[in-house]
This record gives sequence, C-alpha cells and structure tokens, in this order.
Amino acid sequence: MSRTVVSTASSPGSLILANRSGTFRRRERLCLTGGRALCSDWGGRRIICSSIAAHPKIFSDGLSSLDRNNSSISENLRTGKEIFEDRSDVLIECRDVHKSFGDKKILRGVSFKIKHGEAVGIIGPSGTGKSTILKIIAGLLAPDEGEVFINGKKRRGLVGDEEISGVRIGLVFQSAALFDSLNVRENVGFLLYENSKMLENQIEKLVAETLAAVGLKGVEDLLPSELSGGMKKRVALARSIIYDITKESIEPEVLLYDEPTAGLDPIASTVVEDLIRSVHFKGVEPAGKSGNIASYVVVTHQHSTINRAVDRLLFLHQGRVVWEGNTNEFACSTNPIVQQFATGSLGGPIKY
Ligand SMILES: Nc1ncnc2c1ncn2[C@@H]1O[C@H](COP(=O)(O)OP(=O)(O)OP(=O)(O)O)[C@@H](O)[C@H]1O
Repeated sequence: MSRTVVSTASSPGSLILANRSGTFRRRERLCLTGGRALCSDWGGRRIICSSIAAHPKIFSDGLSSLDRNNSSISENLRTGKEIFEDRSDVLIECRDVHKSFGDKKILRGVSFKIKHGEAVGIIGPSGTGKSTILKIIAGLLAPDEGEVFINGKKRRGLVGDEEISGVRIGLVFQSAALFDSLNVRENVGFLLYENSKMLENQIEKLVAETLAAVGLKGVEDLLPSELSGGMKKRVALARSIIYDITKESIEPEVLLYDEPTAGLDPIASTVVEDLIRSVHFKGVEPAGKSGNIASYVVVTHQHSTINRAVDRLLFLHQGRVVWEGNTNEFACSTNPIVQQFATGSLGGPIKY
C-alpha cells in the first residue's frame, strides 16, 4: 500500500492521513469529538484533513543570469540530469517541475534527483517554493508541468497514488497540527489504530517507546493543548517514524521534513537533528527492528540543521535549483547567491 502521511502542519496547519482504500474507522469519532479534522474527497480518494491554507507572500519574478553563471567548477550548477548515471539508485526525481498559484509563478523548472539512502537539505530564501516542492513530492499538490518519479514510477495522482505503491512518504510540517481532541498516544498511534492489525496493548507499548526515542516520556495521556511547541514537534516526529512492527516486510519510507527545528531552542534542535539522523541510519528500534527511513529531505533555514542533519544541499532560488553541493561545500562556496545566503548579507543577488 502506498500512502502519504502528513504528520504535522505549518501554520495555519494541516494534517492529512490517507490510505489507498480510503477507509478510516475513526473518521466519525474525529468529527464528533470536535477535532479540527474534516473529511473530504481528494482526487477520488478520501482523506482527512484539519485545514490547508495558503499564506500569501510576495514573489519576485525572473532568475538572474548571474545566479546561474557564477558557480565554481567544483560546486557548479549541477542538475539531477548530470549527477546520477545509475537510475536504479534514484528514489525521488523531479523533472522540470513548474507550479504557479494564480498568476504567481513559484516553481519554474525544478529538476533534481535524490538517491536511496541520501539525506538532503533544501534551502533558499523565503517564498522560493521549498514547501511547495515537498508537497508536490508528497502528492499533496500536483505540478502544472513536469514530472515526479518515486522509485522510478511516475506519480500520476495525488495522495494514495497506486502507481507509486511500495514506498511510503511521510511529510512532517513545521509546526504541529495534532488532532486537538486526541491525546498524545492516539495522535502518535493514529495510523496503527486505523490501519494495522496490532493489538491495542502492542500499539500502546510501541507508542511509549517511540515517544521515549524522541525524548518524551509519560506524556501519552496529555492533550496537544497541554504540550509546549517543542513537545508538539517531537510528538509529530514520533508519529512520522512509528510503523507497524508486525508486518513481514516494511516498505521503504521517505520522510520529508518542513523546517523541523524552526522555533526550537538550540538543545531541542540538536535532539531533533540527531533523531532525524538516527531513524535514517540505524532506526529508532523501539521493538528491536531497525528503522526504515530510506531517504529524507529537510527544508530548513537553520545552520545547525544543515550541518548536523543532512549531507547534500539543494539551493532553491526563484523557482529553480541554482546550486547543489555537499554540506561542507556550502560555507566555502564562491557562488554569490550561496555566499549571500550563508552570510546573511543584504547586498548580493538575492533581493528582498
Ligand atoms: N496553496 C497556495 N495558494 C497560493 N499561494 C501559495 C500556496 N502555497 C504557497 N503559495 C505561495 O507560494 C510561494 C512559495 O511558498 P512556499 O511555502 O513553498 O515557500 P518556502 O520557500 O517554503 O518559504 P518559507 O521559507 O518562507 O517557508 C509563496 O509566495 C506562497 O505564498
């Protein structure tokens, strides 16, 4: 089964849980208990969401040729086309993706590839389309032009796309939009209660272990309103990494994090960054099994997250990838866009 799990949401927030069959046993309860969840039908498949809303920002048109011409030889503008010869290695590919909202052109031909096992960061100025590209990969938005391939299969629809079955994609948005009326245990174990054959006590144990892995113990009975912002983020993270341990084979999972450390204090950021790393490389292992995060993508503005949580960076500016490189190349890049961004300078090709 393929499914997309939108675990937490950016302000004003969204939470979507979808599966291929479109059946949710708790749907009625969610509506009745007054949570923010709504039921709707999207692309022929039923989803549950709390709210999805746009927050308009100014976007300036046109990519300066300077942006593209000043890359050094070592970390020049490398598109996905040039980097990976072996296509079997590619888990996610965006090919010339375009997206507009009304007359605002946001993505103007985004192309990149992410290999199995990669930890990739997407950085770039505000409003340049970073969250938009995550939503397109996750199947929450359809591109106007261009193609998205997951594990070599073209995405033809939105969430629950059967064409890309075999890979689970989780999206963790920047601030929590947990179901207000469900406690932490129910929020974290939501998909297991809905979709797995696990027994209640098994789920409870797994939820407790997964919460402990994100540094939260004894909070299972609390409601989201009783948590701090950082705790909500970690609950959302726990929800994105929990999985059905009784299944024989576990589908590889891709996690997409939208600013997972925004608004966290430096130590809480380190906890989250290390957790993102740990579920990727060795797994949270709540039940003695290794994790199943095949690859992950992090949208971030935080230097600590760039340095700690990812290996390779894609720099998005004015709707295109204008620079790619390894994290250690970022700080010493001679690309003026990257230099300006890295130093936070007001002078340079990025105009506000
Ligand atoms: N559903 C939508 N409807 C209309 N405009 C939208 C929608 N989603 C995003 N936008 C606009 O698209 C642009 C890019 O938004 P996006 O959130 O992808 O940027 P971002 O690079 O992630 O920004 P930030 O770093 O500030 O989070 C913004 O101008 C935003 O207002």
